Amino acid sequence: MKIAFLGPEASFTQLTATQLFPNENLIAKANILDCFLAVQNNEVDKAVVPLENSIEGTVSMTLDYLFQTPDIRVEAEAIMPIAHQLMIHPGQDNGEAIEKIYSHPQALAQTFNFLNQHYPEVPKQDFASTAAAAKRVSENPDRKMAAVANKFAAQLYGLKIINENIHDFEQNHTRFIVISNSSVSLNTEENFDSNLKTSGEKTGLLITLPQDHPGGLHQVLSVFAWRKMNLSKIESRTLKTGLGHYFFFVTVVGGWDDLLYINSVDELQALGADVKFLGNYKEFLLES
Ligand SMILES: O=C(O)C(=O)Cc1ccccc1
Repeated sequence: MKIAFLGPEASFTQLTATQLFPNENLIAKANILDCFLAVQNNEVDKAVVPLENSIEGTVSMTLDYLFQTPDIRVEAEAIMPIAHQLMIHPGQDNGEAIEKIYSHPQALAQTFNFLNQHYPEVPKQDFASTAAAAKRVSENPDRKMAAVANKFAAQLYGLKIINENIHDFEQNHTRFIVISNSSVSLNTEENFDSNLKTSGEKTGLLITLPQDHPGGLHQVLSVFAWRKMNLSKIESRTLKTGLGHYFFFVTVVGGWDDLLYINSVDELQALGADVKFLGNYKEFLLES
């Protein structure tokens, strides 16, 4: 099986993909959109992308492409502890002369207080991923650059860690999702490794409200409330059709075999809402 991931090698996304798919062919992609396109074009069977971080919140690109990509399905979520390290080329002798710090915007946000306190004058620059930033530093031995990435990236790209565990809050976890093309039937034979720890099941939905009216969101939420469906996430994102136009990403805790749960989609549609069912899937708990 071919599995795309936000690369290059030694990204946090690759660490996640390796634990979920230890025996599959992992294919690095330059960004999150390319992971979605590879799934959409059937170039790969699945892809692993980050969805949300406990410090910085949702990865908005991932929510947007879930909404915009037809026939996209979520097959699993995986939660991974995240530890950030600041690294430089070993040819540079210390961190005092650093002129620029590179990383994925999520990683720069998760280490913002640390970097602001210790490197206040150093410009920070967004990069496609943490590992791409580390790779860039390794390819420029003469430049006074640093990257925020994980310790495996430091090892792989031969960099020296100058500040360890610089994430601003000790509890730092990222939730990743496994996506696939829903027009290709789901192969239940190739289920996830039974040795992986799981914390249960959930269901992902994308909901667009009917025409704006007072109590519209309340009406939609009441569909879940009277069925006693427990929501674990609700996030609004812009529809990009004008200011104030949103869709909602909602996750419901538990299985999806109860008739009451299944009927909730019909009721939402009867209320005029647009509903995209992303899947009912397991949430895995990984180790760093
Ligand atoms: O996978 C990576 O390395 C990324 O750049 C995305 C990311 C950034 C920060 C935490 C988890 C994933």
